[in-house]
Amino acid sequence: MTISVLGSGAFGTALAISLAEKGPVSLWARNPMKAQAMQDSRRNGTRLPGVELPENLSITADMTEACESEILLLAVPMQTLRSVLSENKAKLAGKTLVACCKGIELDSGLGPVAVIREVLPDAQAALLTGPSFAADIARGLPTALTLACEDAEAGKKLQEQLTTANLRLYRTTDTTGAEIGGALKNVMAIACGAVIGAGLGDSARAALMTRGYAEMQRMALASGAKAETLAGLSGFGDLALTCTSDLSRNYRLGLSIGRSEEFDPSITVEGAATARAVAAQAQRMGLDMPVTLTVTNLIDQRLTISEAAAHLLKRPLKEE
Ligand SMILES: NC(=O)C1=CN([C@@H]2O[C@H](COP(=O)(O)OP(=O)(O)OC[C@H]3O[C@@H](n4cnc5c(N)ncnc54)[C@H](OP(=O)(O)O)[C@@H]3O)[C@@H](O)[C@H]2O)C=CC1
Ligand SMILES: O=C(CO)COP(=O)(O)O
Repeated sequence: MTISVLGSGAFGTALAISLAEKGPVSLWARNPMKAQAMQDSRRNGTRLPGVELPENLSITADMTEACESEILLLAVPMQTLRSVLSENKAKLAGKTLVACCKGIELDSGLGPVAVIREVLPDAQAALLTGPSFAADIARGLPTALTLACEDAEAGKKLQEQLTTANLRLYRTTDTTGAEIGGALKNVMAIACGAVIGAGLGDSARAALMTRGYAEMQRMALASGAKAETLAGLSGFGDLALTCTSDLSRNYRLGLSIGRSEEFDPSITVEGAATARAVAAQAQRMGLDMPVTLTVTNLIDQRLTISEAAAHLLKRPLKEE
């Protein structure tokens, strides 16, 4: 069994480092100059500074070489997943493809597993998701994630192949639930960051996390997913991490909105496009998702933070 990681950002590099303890791993970077710089310095100075790359980890900018592996981890931003798959369709056919991205595609409303299935129906599609900062994984700190694969036997095998000493995987066949949890927790993290950034307090954050979780459950159940999946690492677990840590880029975008500060647009923030995709999807499905809708209004500057808070507080009273 050989493994390649496509995408040499923070997460792809961290996963490659962790997996390299079990055997050789290939890390693909789209930019040959960046690949060479990583090869020369044995570091990923731009995306994951301060961590040395182990000997077992080889770096390549050659997609054909990377696709020689049987298992390919796709660690690229959600909105670029389809193009990476489409551009390399022939090389990826029949492989085991494990999406490591969190989000919903803007144009289609699909999650990562569904996008893989649409572009490469003959591939074995899976999703690795859950509470984990790349820096923690790269430093070998204990981490637990969800491995979602509809094919139970393939999922069991993958769970063993991708578990490392400090990276413990739990498995599920509920790919839809895992996709929705991982995508929506980023939206809720933006909301929570905005609340804290604006000085609205920890109680307001707890309210948003809870009502945000209710939205995650609502979307998941309406999409045929299981409530238990949302209560697991990919849902509740990642919501807890991302809504409370300023290591999260989504949370930091929220903080900057709350403080009326600029935010570097080159930083990967999956929750922004995902909020728009989910708000549109919710409207099509007739689902009430006020926190998600409010996040789209904040990031698209249709509401100020105080207008957003007032709007949420004034909604008709209802049963919990
Ligand atoms: N960072 C983290 O702690 C975690 C991240 N994730 C998820 O992992 C995914 C990737 O995030 P992360 O690694 O942090 O992001 P980064 O911003 O660190 O890196 C993104 C990587 O994707 C590459 N990339 C961007 N666009 C394309 C494209 N069109 N084709 C090929 N490669 C492309 C970039 O290449 P280049 O360097 O050349 O720009 C870069 O290597 C996200 O969905 C995120 O939610 C999940 C858990 C933890
Ligand atoms: O997904 C993550 C933690 O589980 C990383 O969060 P950010 O993408 O917000 O940095």
